[in-house]
Amino acid sequence: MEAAVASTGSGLRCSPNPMPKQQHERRSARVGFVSQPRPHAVRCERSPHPDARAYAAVGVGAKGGEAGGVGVERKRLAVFVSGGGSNFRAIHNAALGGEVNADVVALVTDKPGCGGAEHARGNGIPVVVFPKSKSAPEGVSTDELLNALRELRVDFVLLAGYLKLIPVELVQEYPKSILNIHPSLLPAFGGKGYYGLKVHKAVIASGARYSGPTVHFVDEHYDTGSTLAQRVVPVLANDTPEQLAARVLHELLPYVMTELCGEKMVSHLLEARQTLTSTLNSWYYLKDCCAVENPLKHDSMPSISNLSRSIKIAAPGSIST
Ligand SMILES: Nc1nc2c(c(=O)[nH]1)N[C@@H](CN(C=O)c1ccc(C(=O)N[C@@H](CCC(=O)O)C(=O)O)cc1)CN2
Ligand SMILES: NCC(=O)N[C@@H]1O[C@H](COP(=O)([O-])[O-])[C@@H](O)[C@H]1O
Repeated sequence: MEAAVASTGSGLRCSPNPMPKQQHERRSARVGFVSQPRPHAVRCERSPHPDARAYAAVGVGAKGGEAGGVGVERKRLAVFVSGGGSNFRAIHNAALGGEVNADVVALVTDKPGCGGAEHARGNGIPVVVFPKSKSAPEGVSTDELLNALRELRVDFVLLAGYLKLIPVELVQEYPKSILNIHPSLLPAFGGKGYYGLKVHKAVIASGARYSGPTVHFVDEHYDTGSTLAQRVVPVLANDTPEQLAARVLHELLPYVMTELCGEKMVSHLLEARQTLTSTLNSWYYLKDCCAVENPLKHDSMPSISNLSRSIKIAAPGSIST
């Protein structure tokens, strides 16, 4: 039997709820965790210490490893996946390594047996199945999902290879706080039917010479939310979809989250996005094409601190267009 208690690694522990069922149902999330032997009410208990949310105690270290900034509260992320979860693993590793000032406190999936869910279980991250379906009867409803995300005090929702439409209720609950990484330069090759290798097959079939990932805010339609950042990569003459997918790497989402969760960015993000995108493309160009070891130290790069000085800290969800 899988562990009945899953630590989220940030002071929250989700365990079978000791409260009487009817009382529990009124008071807290009813979430069917895949890691439980059967869907039943669970309660996510907060740590007894009110300030359990770790505050980043590190500045941006000389070696650039720490991303927080003294006094910047660590953000709490819920990541949605449907497959192997390569972008999820990249974010999780960046959070564990200190590059992203955040904790992954929940993994949400429509495919409870997928690789992303396995990685979450192996790392003590609660798994929530959404939506309910014939193949996933243990799934939760939209209201139950919202309750679970509130219980876990989620700040940002990241879609990392999630293949279902996010309901408008969730979009409204997390305004400008749901991000998706799409593996093409939107608006090209986006929308219903464009996901996974299908995207790269379409790019190659079109004869396009460039492609790349897009990180964007999520609205109620597929791939139409405001773009935060893009990275351009070449499409080579004999690329297979798999080779192109590998080049459209998984660095962009961790980079954006490093900035979003650190002290460097965050309100008026959309106004700064052009600067961010050009900074990003310069960063990748110098790193990939000029083999510059640390582009952020390169003379031609605008310093991130100059970029960050132009924007102020904002509470999650307060980023306005
Ligand atoms: N409200 C939103 N929900 C989601 C968005 C979004 O921008 N707004 N992005 C997608 C991710 N995505 C592209 O980045 C995407 C995923 C899936 C599809 C798609 O056509 N799905 C199929 C079903 C596939 C399946 O179940 O295997 C479909 O809807 O017919 C398009 C784009 C995540 N959600
Ligand atoms: N439209 C969304 C979309 O196509 N996302 C893409 O699905 C793949 C799933 O990856 P995974 O194996 O890491 O889960 C990833 O390449 C991701 O960019």
